[in-house]
Parts: sequence; structure tokens; C-alpha cells
Amino acid sequence: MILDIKGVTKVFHGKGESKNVANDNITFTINKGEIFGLLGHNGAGKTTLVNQILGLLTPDHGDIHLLGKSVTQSSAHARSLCSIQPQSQVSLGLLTPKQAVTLIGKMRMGKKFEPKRVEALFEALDMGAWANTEGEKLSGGVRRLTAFCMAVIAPGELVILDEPTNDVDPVRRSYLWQVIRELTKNGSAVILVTHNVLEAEKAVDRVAIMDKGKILTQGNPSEVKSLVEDRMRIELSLENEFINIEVPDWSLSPHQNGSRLIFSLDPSKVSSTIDWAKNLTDKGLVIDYSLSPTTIEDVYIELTSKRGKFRNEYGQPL
Ligand SMILES: Nc1ncnc2c1ncn2[C@@H]1O[C@H](COP(=O)(O)OP(=O)(O)OP(=O)(O)O)[C@@H](O)[C@H]1O
Repeated sequence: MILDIKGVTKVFHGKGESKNVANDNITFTINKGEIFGLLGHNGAGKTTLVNQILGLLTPDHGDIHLLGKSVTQSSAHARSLCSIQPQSQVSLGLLTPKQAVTLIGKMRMGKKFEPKRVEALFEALDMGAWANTEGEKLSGGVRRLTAFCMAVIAPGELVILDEPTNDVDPVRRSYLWQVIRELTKNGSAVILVTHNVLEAEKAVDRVAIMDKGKILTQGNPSEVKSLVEDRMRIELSLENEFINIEVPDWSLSPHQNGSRLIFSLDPSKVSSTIDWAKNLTDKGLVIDYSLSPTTIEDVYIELTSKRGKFRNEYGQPL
């Protein structure tokens, strides 16, 4: 086991009596070679937890062990074992991607650092064309890829990636996932912090869904999806995002994200739902639609919007 988090609680105190429980009794472990997804809305408490793993914040209760040693007792130990790609864009100034990544590689590995690793990484991500471009002239996506390379050029035992694919084009996203999988084959564990549940579902070995400081559920993708195992989902692409469609009364947890309208349904309602969607398509309000088994995104939305309908792995209501 690389990371062991037990009962971690972190409270921020505001003015007077006000307080904000950013992490509430968080417990989970991460093993060597695992990709662990930490999913949650804005303000769920993900960054607070990451900062405690890195020893930048101290838990009020509980403890975090990295390779058996307490982070609260030695934050230097934590920083030597972890590499991180922060959520915010790194400021490269006049440094080129090649210079920035080489610098980090030398800082972490000293004389053992092989410059060929930078070339190989840039090739794997198809970003060689920008290797020698000054940081200020790079697009947001290439800057994000550079920050990713800085995190993985000399990976720690635990690599923490906070929204690594933001601003990155779909082709390079897929290259990036391949590089992440390679890291785990070489023994590192990865924490992927993200709001992008659909993307995470394809990449992670295990996942935890956080909301308001608590972990609502955790497990491998099929365990998490089994919370809604007898459901289907429909996703419709609306003609534009301003169309307001009345969903059928059998729809469960309907939600619209731009021009995507999604809801879950009982399998007995599949044929009525297809008729309903076809009618909207004939009217030109819907461009296309697809029916599929539920995804982690559905579980995430239902857990974080309406509690009480789901049961945990022990059959208890959440
Ligand atoms: N230094 C701080 N002082 C006071 N409150 C804080 C501090 N840092 C975070 N918080 C609060 O703690 C809660 C959790 O914040 P956190 O940044 O951990 O969430 P998050 O899940 O990382 O969000 P996002 O996805 O937007 O980055 C929020 O309510 C936030 O306002």
C-alpha cells in the first residue's frame, strides 16, 4: 500500500463561531500501480485533502501515511514521495517546455536524470513542435501538457494530477491517458482529481465520490455503478442549449449540461423513452440520442443532488 488515509477531518474556522468542515472523516487507501479517481463538485474538499497528503496542511483529526510513514510527522517525506500537477496553470515565464521539464527532472533525479526522457515524453504526447517555444507564447492546452510533463518526468511513488486534461485536445488527451497508464505499470500510484466523470470512468481502477467534505461512495467503477444497476440512461443532443424540453414523468435525475440532456430510467420504460426521443428528433429539437447502461456520471449526479435513493455496498441507505 502506498497511501493510507484514516479518519481525516479538516475544519477551516471563519469569523466568530463560523466553521467550514472541508474534510469530514475521510478514509481510503491506494495501492501501488493503481489509478484512483477523486471526483467531486467545486468545494467538495478535494484540494484540501491533496494539500494534507502533501503535508502542506495538517489534519485536525486522523492521519495520513505514505509508505508507512506519517505525513503529519514528516512533510518532507511526503514531498519527496509525491509529484503533483496542480489545478492552476503553471507560470513558465520565458522558459520553454523543454527547459522547464528538464529543470524538474534534474532537481528530482540529480545526476541520474537522462535528458532523452524529455524527448520521449514529448514524443508520446506529440508536443515536440512546441518544445522550444517560450512559455508565454504557448496555448493553454500546451501549457497544461507541459505541467503534466513536469509532474511525471521523474514520477514519485504517488503522482497527483489535478484536472490534467483541461484545455487539452481529444487526441492528446488519449496520449496522456496512455502515459498515465505507463506510470502505473512502472509502479507509481496515481490520484486523478477531476470533475470530468465520464473521462475518469474510462481511466480509473477505483474511484471515490466526494461531496461537502465527505466520501459518499468508493470502489471500482462496477461497484460504484451497481448503486444504480437496474437503470438505463438516455443522452440527447439538443439542437441548441437554449431549448427547454419537458422531460417525461418517468425520468430520474434529469439534468442538462449545455446542449446535453441526460436522465436515467427504469428498463421497463425503454420503449416509451425511444418513442418520446424520436418524436423530438422528428420535430428537429433533438439532433440525436443514445441509450446505454448507467455510467459513474449518473451515480455521481444522483448522489450529489438527491440523497436517500441509494444504498451502499452493505445495503444501507446513503
Ligand atoms: N484556506 C482556506 N480557508 C478557509 N476555507 C477554505 C480554505 N481552503 C478551502 N476552503 C474551503 O473548504 C472547502 C473545500 O475546498 P477545496 O478547495 O478543498 O474544494 P475542491 O473540491 O478542491 O474544489 P474545486 O474543485 O473547486 O477546486 C470549500 O468550502 C472552501 O471554500
